[in-house]
Amino acid sequence: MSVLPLSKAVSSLSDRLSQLFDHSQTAGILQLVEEVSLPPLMSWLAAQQQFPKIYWQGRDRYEEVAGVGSCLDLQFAEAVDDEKLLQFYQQQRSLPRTADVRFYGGVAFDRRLESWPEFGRARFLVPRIELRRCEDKGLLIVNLNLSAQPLSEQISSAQEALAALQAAQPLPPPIKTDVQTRVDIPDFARWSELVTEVTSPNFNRDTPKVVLSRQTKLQVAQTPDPWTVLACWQGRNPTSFQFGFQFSPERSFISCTPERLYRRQLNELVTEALAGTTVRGLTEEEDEQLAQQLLDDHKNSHENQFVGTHIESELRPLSAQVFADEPLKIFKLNHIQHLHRVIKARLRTEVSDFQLLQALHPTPAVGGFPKASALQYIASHEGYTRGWYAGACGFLSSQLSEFAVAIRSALLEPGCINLYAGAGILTGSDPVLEWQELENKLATIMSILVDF
Ligand SMILES: C=C(O[C@H]1C=CC=C(C(=O)O)[C@@H]1O)C(=O)O
Ligand SMILES: [Mg+2]
Repeated sequence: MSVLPLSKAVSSLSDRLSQLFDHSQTAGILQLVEEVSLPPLMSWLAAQQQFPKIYWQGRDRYEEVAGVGSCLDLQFAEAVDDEKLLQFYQQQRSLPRTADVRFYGGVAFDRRLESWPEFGRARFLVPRIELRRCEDKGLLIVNLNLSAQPLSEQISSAQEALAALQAAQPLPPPIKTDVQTRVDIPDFARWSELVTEVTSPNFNRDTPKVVLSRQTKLQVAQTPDPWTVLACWQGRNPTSFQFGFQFSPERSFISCTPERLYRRQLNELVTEALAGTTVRGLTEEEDEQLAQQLLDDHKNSHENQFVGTHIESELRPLSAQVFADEPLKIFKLNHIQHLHRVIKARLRTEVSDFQLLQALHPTPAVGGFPKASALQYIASHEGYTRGWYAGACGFLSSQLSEFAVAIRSALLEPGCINLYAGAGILTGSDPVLEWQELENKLATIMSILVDF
């Protein structure tokens, strides 16, 4: 295949669609692909006027995806139907291996509870049009859902979507947001009460770890463009995952998170325990000292251990082998550093992504331990709806699936930016220091939005 500029590849795909009327495939997703020389994907996405818009860049930076429109959109607004989800997971794994059909989306933090409008408790879609960069190769992909409509109708919709594509425009320089008010839920007084309760011996005996979190609501004169904000965030923390979902012009959820839930390539699984936090030093020497103190600190190691132990025990029944002997390391971000331990497993062949999501999410890095009582406490005490904050976001395909944990994230709405941060609360947690940890976790996004 010769590599075409995007505009030429779009016409070429449109021509191929016109000649497709007698295609033999009658059900499932039919995928047409052109190799292409890609524009910067975030700039391209910002210029598009079709919704939904999605963006994904994995932490390893092997691949980057921007998608618009949808040919299949599975929404679970009122309740997550486990049967339907399971069916859908099994369908996607049995698709022919020649097509790399991906479902992008997410599952809310606690899918038993009401979630945000448009996002729902879970939502996965196959974009109508995808631009994918895999290593140095660029692809323009069009997806047709032959199970939803006859081929001719899918072809017309796809050609309309191709015709409506806009050329990429350079992103404008970020404008500092004019914040009118800031409200924290819970506020510091309530936070202190909650931390005190969770660390009390009585509570702690049954539920030794709860990850408490806070919603910071910024009332703004003008909501910034999510893709411009995400592009800046990506520049500050390039070794994190970056993703965004904008199902309609009104609402978008963006995240620049360091935390991997899992990556599955056929039966090989990589996951991790990322928990325990300190700040970055101003000099290299101070930075290393802080890292060493973090590794030596009892509360922080314990905080990380809850996550690792839980993941291992959840993975064991699903795996032929679990490799959990990697050393505890440091994961450095722009303003903070975390304790980090990689865990790998060879999955049993019949294990689906549905089972993996159920088993691994939410980990004690965002929920707590034991899971059930920590989730119960969060639901009845935090005072706001987490929605997709700390949810599992990513993509599924038959051969490869990857999910990140949606922390370090923001929900942008008309006139309002909601920021989220949580901290693992356990014996040894101090309300003031944990509150400061929340501030440290917001430092990067705050510096992009507000500070100079
Ligand atoms: C829940 C969050 O962070 C988790 C991940 C890394 C470190 C954490 C901690 O040290 O408390 C948290 O468990 C968040 O950033 O909102
Ligand atoms: Mg912590």
